[in-house]
Amino acid sequence: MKLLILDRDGVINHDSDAYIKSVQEWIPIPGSIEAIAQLSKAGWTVAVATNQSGIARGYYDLATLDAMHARLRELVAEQGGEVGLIVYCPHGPDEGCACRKPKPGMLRTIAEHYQAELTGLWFVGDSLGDLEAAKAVDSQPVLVKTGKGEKTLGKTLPVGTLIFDDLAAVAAELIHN
Ligand SMILES: O=P(O)(O)OC[C@@H](O)[C@H]1O[C@@H](OP(=O)(O)O)[C@@H](O)[C@@H](O)[C@@H]1O
Ligand SMILES: [Mg+2]
Ligand SMILES: [Zn+2]
Repeated sequence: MKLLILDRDGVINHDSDAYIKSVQEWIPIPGSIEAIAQLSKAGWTVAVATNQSGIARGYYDLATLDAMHARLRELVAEQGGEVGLIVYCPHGPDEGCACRKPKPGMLRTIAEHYQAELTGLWFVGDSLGDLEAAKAVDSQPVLVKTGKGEKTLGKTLPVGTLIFDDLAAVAAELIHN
């Protein structure tokens, strides 16, 4: 199946060092909603794997997080597309969970949900942890320059990382090639 996994903050919506704490702060990156809708209409299943330590830190609650994701689904549906499984890690960095990126737990959860292979599966992120999570399960790390992507570019990237300006460019590559 044509399955694509996306990181959320910095890929779909703008990120903030102060975390994205409300639906009002959740603002799509230009072109990202359209990109997801176009991918969906072209037969791709678009899933999301996102660290949300702001839950553990008490910055926002699960109802608020769900409201952000309802907004994402609503915007993509308005463009005729749909969003697949959204998986999040609500834990803090010190909790030792199996799901927080750079651990690949969320990628495994999504692949199992769709009975899809992880090998070569594109995972699009803006942080080094996203790319490392992909590499850990032999998926394809894809870096976008939005969000923290420009800063991540200055770090040592996993071998074979693909680099695109933004999610719209990733969608154009997948749909037209
Ligand atoms: O990019 P994704 O995984 O969708 O979400 C990232 C967010 O959960 C937050 O992750 C935090 O990292 P720490 O969790 O504090 O290390 C910081 O980088 C915040 O700026 C960022 O908003
Ligand atoms: Mg991110
Ligand atoms: Zn977790």
